[in-house]
Amino acid sequence: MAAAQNDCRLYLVTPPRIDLARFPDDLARTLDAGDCACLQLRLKDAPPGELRRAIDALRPVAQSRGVAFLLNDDAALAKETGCDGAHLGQEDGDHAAARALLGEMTLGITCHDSRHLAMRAGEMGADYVAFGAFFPTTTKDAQHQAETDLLEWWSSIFEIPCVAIGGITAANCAPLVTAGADFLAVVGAVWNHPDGAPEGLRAMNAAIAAAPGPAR
Ligand SMILES: Cc1ncc(COP(=O)(O)OP(=O)(O)O)c(N)n1
Ligand SMILES: Cc1ncsc1CCOP(=O)(O)O
Ligand SMILES: [Mg+2]
Repeated sequence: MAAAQNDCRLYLVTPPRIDLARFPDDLARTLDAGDCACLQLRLKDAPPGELRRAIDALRPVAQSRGVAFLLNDDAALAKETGCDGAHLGQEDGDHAAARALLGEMTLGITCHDSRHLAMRAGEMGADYVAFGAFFPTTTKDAQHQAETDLLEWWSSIFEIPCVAIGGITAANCAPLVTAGADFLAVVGAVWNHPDGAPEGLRAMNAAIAAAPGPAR
């Protein structure tokens, strides 16, 4: 049986630290290079004022291009500042309260390598569940390692989209697409690409498009 065309899309996460004097232009050039479903602003060490300035500068860059703008870690700030949603980890507060607060806005939940956490997130009303890390990464000290069978299991049973994250590159992403990932979330593959971020985004787009889809 021929492999199905895949519907997987790129989910871009910002670098952990950015220079606001130049990053909005870098981001615009990068998003203009190809397809990207959403951008997550993930500035783990930024003081509150700097985070708000970053949201104000970057949100219009993404949203004006039809790219959903999600904020990491803070649902209340996401709502207050006009983001499209928030991504919360298992330590990032009360998910049910965030769901209620966000209303129609997007809520994504980290589920590591856990079927249990994913089903709980789904029941709670998450718009997507995120699994990882699939490969070694230097972007985060990841404590959990996920395997492709988790994506196969989730996508064969549930309608809620799943995101794969952690060390994903153009060279290693095909099995994740074939296993059923709806989105591939990357930092380094784009922002640390040797030929620049726009080329990194193009390379991820090409690799996703070339990957066989799930055999369903
Ligand atoms: C799409 C996506 N998946 C997982 C994470 C990790 O979230 P979390 O476990 O809360 O860790 P931090 O990102 O907050 O360090 C994510 N941010 N995005
Ligand atoms: C935020 C996060 N959560 C699990 S791994 C990871 C980092 C992903 O970055 P990279 O794509 O550079 O490995
Ligand atoms: Mg978090």
